[in-house]
Amino acid sequence: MEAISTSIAVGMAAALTGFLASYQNVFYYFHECCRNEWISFNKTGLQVDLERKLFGQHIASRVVVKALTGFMNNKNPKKPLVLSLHGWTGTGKNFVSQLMANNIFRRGMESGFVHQFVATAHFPHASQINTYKAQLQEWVRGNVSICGRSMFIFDEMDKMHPGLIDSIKPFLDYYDNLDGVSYRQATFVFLSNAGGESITRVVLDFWKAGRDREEIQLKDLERAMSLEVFNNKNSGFWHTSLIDKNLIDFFVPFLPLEYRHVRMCALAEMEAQKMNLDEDMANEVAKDMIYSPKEERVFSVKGCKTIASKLEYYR
Ligand SMILES: Nc1ncnc2c1ncn2[C@@H]1O[C@H](COP(=O)(O)OP(=O)(O)OP(=O)(O)O)[C@@H](O)[C@H]1O
Repeated sequence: MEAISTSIAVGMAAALTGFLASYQNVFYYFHECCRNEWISFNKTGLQVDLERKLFGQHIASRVVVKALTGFMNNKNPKKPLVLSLHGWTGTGKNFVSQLMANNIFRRGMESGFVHQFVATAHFPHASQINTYKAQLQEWVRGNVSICGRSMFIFDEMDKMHPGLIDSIKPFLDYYDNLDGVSYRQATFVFLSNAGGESITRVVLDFWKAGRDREEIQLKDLERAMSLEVFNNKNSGFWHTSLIDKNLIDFFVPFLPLEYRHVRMCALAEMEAQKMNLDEDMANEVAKDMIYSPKEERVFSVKGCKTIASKLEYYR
C-alpha cells in the first residue's frame, strides 16, 4: 500500500514538474526573456538587410557582419563587443544599429535588452555628472545581470562628458567579472560624427581621382579617422583611454552619401510609406538636398536625413 502511494506521489510530482516546465515554455513564448527563442543572431538576415536597405556603405556593411558573426558565434568571448560607428549626419549609423538589433533580438529595438542613450538628452547637465555616472553604471550593471546578451547603444558619443565615458570603461575591458557580473557577452555600440571630416576627405580624393567608391578600403580610412578622433578637443573620446587601451574592437566608417544614394533613400522611404514608387519625385527630393563641398557638390550635407519629412511635402 505504502509503495503504491509513494509511486503515486512520485508520478504526481513528475506530472507537476512537466506541467510547470511546459507552463514556463508557454510563458516565455509570449514574454520576452533572455533565452535563444528571443535572442539569436541571424547572420543571413543581417546580410540581406544590409544589402537591400543600406545604400553606399560597403565598408560598414562588411565590418558589422564580420564583427557580429565572430562575436555571436563565440561561446566564450574574452571581452564584450565594442563597435564605434563614425560618420557624417544622416549616413546610416542609427539605421545600422537598428538592423543589428533586429537581427539579434526578436523584438528588435523594442526589446527590453536593447538600451539606447543619447548624450544630450539623457546627460544634459555637466554639473550633474556624478549622479549620471552612478546611474549609468547601475543601469548597465543591472541590465547585464538580468541578461548577459544586452546591447547598449550610445548616440552622440562625441558630445558625452569624458567622465561619463570613463565610468563605463571597466565594462568594456577584459575582466572576467566585476562584482559577480560578467560583461563579456554584451554589445556596446558607440555612434558619433567624430572622424566624419577625415572620412569625407578620403572619399573626395577617390572621387576626384575618378576611382570607384567601392575601391575604398577600411585601411584607407582608419588612420585618418583615428587621428581626427584623437586630436579633436571637442570630442569626448579625446579625454579618455577607450582608444588608448584598445577597448574598441572595430571602427566602422560611414561614407558621405551622394545624389544617387539619396535618390535610393527617397524610393525606399516611399516603399516604407506604402506610396507608389515615383522616380521623378525621388529625383526632385534628391535634387533639393544641399551638397558639399562648395565647388564639387558631391556629398549630401544631411545624408538621407529629412528625406521622410521632405516626401510629405512633395506628396
Ligand atoms: N546609407 C543609408 N542607406 C539607407 N538609408 C539611410 C542611409 N543613411 C540614412 N538612411 C535613412 O535616413 C534615416 C536617418 O539616418 P540615421 O539616423 O541612421 O543617420 P545617422 O548617421 O545616425 O545620423 P546622426 O549622426 O545625425 O545621428 C534612417 O532612418 C534611414 O531611413
